[in-house]
Amino acid sequence: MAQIKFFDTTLRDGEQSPGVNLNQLEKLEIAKQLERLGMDIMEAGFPASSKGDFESVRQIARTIKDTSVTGLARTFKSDIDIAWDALKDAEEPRLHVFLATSPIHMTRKLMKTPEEVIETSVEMVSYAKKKFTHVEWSAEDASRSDLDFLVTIINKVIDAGATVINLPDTVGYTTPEEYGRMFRYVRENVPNIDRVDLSAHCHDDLGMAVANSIAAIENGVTQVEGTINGIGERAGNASLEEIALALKIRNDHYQHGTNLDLKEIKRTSDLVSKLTGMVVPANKAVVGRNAFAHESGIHQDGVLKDVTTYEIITPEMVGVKSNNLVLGKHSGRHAFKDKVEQMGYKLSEEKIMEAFKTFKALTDSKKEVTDDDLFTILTDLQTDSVSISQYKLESFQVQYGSFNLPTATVALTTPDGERVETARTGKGSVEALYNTLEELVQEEVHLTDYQLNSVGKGRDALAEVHVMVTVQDVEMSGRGSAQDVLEASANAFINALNRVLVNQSRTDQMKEVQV
Ligand SMILES: CC(=O)SCCNC(=O)CCNC(=O)[C@H](O)C(C)(C)COP(=O)(O)OP(=O)(O)OC[C@H]1O[C@@H](n2cnc3c(N)ncnc32)[C@H](O)[C@@H]1OP(=O)(O)O
Ligand SMILES: CC(C)C(=O)C(=O)O
Ligand SMILES: [Mg+2]
Repeated sequence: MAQIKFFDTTLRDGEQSPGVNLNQLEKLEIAKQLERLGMDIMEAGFPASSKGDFESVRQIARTIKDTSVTGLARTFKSDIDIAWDALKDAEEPRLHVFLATSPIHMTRKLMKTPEEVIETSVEMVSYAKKKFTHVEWSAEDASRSDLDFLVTIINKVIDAGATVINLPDTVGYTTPEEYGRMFRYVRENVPNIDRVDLSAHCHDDLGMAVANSIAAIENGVTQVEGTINGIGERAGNASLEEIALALKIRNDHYQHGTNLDLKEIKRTSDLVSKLTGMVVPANKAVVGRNAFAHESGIHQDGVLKDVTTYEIITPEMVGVKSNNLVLGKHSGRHAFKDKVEQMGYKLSEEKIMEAFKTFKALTDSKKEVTDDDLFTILTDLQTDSVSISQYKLESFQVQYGSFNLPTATVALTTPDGERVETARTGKGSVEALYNTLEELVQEEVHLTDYQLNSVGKGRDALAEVHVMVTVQDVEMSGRGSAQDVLEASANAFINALNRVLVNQSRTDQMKEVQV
């Protein structure tokens, strides 16, 4: 059975989702999980686009060993040089360079003739090939490009040294039949096509990204690109977990395998959702909360008699586990450590003790601590460990009821170590809390988005809040969890603000290095 290579671009195209802004630690955390999932290639960012992206790609390239790490570049020598600096320490340095080939993009955006697009692509691929072992060239908007023009340019970039040819459906316009036909045409008309990997990259504007990717596989591609949970620019990219499961469950039909460890899918999806703040819809295939739930009597009856009557994917296959080791008030360090390890976390003793303390505090107010709760505790612990002075919430109190004006009193420690306290009112309890926090902090902060979700089920589920704030024109996301909605709201606000401080400190450090 031929294996299809999976190319994940959650950290590049996925991060292009409006409102998503991952910091370096969060990107590294996702990268490590993608490696655990068995991804063949991961696109860690676009190094020339910002210092932050450059640093993240460099750190991921230096850390990740079992997944090939790549970065995006425009057809500029300067982009390729910057990408090389970020990627040269990777196990097998790999570049992804792109240029649009459709008439509309060439004439209206690039202002280049088709001949110039060929010349630039060839020149930049051969320039990149002098440095990188693998060079992927993408024909942006390939699905709206002239087929014979594609054949001409692909022949030339292969001769120039490209090792992967990617033909994206950049605007999610194509149909499965058309997209498959494009790959068939290219395979039939480019003599050296078997020397390279042929790759599909689909967007979901018409809801056909996964179907188009599968059509591409049926027509000979050896690599598919996409993101976890299908996040990405506009309506998003193809969901890699859906493609992987389609190949697995219908291998009688498609006869292609993957190198993914499917049991890591749910965990990867949860991590991406948590760190990006992009909540997975309950009915999303493979990873949605309801993907394995049976609600109606006839279905429940069928499942009780024989689970395969209504279940084509078992929850265990994608790592949705039944919680057999219940952690609660009376659990000790050994059971806790065992559980953390079972969940795949490799933490130092010190970190385990830190997590254990948070866990114990939670058991005072919660009968049973679920895997979801633990996941939240452990992820917060791993992504919050930044050693600069930050804001710290000391205490808060909110008074509200049917007849009085909601009033919040908050005490904070500022990054300078000073304790500050004040009270403010608002139309509701959350607004009162945020008005008070905005008043207390030194920066001018504006809340632009607020989302509340519950982690787990039942009355004692954890509340998880995602916010977007702007601080002096910088947009930043933040998240916070707690058993209480107001505490989670305050934590999310402080988290966003601290993330701005961390970013500023990093930029300042870089400026010092440059001077
Ligand atoms: C389909 C995709 O997903 S492509 C990837 C898209 N991702 C991103 O854009 C995220 C990161 N981008 C950025 O941070 C910024 O856009 C930057 C730093 C890359 C560039 O910023 P700016 O220099 O200010 O240019 P801006 O983004 O406004 O315009 C893009 C320019 O690149 C050109 N361009 C677009 N694609 C390419 C390409 N593949 N190779 C070379 N030039 C290109 C455009 O024609 C335009 O050129 P012009 O300035 O001569 O008109
Ligand atoms: C950069 C390219 C591959 C892209 O993301 C697209 O065309 O959608
Ligand atoms: Mg894309």
